[in-house]
Amino acid sequence: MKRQDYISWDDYFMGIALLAARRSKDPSTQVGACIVSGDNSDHTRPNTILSVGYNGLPIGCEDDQFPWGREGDFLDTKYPFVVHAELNAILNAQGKSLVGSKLYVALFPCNECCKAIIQSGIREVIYLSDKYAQTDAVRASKKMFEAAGVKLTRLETATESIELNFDVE
Ligand SMILES: O=c1[nH]c(=O)n([C@H]2C[C@H](O)[C@@H](COP(=O)(O)O)O2)cc1CO
Ligand SMILES: [Zn+2]
Repeated sequence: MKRQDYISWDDYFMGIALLAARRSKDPSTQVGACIVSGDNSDHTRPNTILSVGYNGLPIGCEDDQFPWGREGDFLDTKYPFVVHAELNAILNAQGKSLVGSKLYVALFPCNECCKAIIQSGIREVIYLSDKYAQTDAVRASKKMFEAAGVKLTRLETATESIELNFDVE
């Protein structure tokens, strides 16, 4: 009989997004995103990972030479410099078509990422947390996603954590 406690596709792709987030140097919020090829409901095509990203500085910008704080003068904070996880995942695809794909991300996308998501042809966003729902950024984001017909799905899963063991015999 086959194993029963294997993880679902949704948990697998969200797990990849969460693992990518562990690469982030941001001391307060680590976000990861995983873009997956579109609908395989007819089971004729595999689900494949098209791209992965996390919130971090652009290439060549050294993590130790830029600020990671949240407060103070704009230029003394991380905000002007950090590439959001979702945008990084889109850019890491290096121009590969993302039309019809899905994006797994722990945190609901901001309005800037939303625009890039819509324009790249991603058709569904699957997220875990919407902790910034009351912000104007997320309100604007939802307005655009709705207008563009991008499906928004909060991941319902019984999984609380997935452990990875490197101590393989
Ligand atoms: O959608 C997002 N994606 C994303 O990668 N981020 C990143 C940018 C920052 O590095 C961090 C947010 O920092 P903070 O929660 O301290 O304001 O998360 C933030 C958002 C906000 O919605
Ligand atoms: Zn964003």
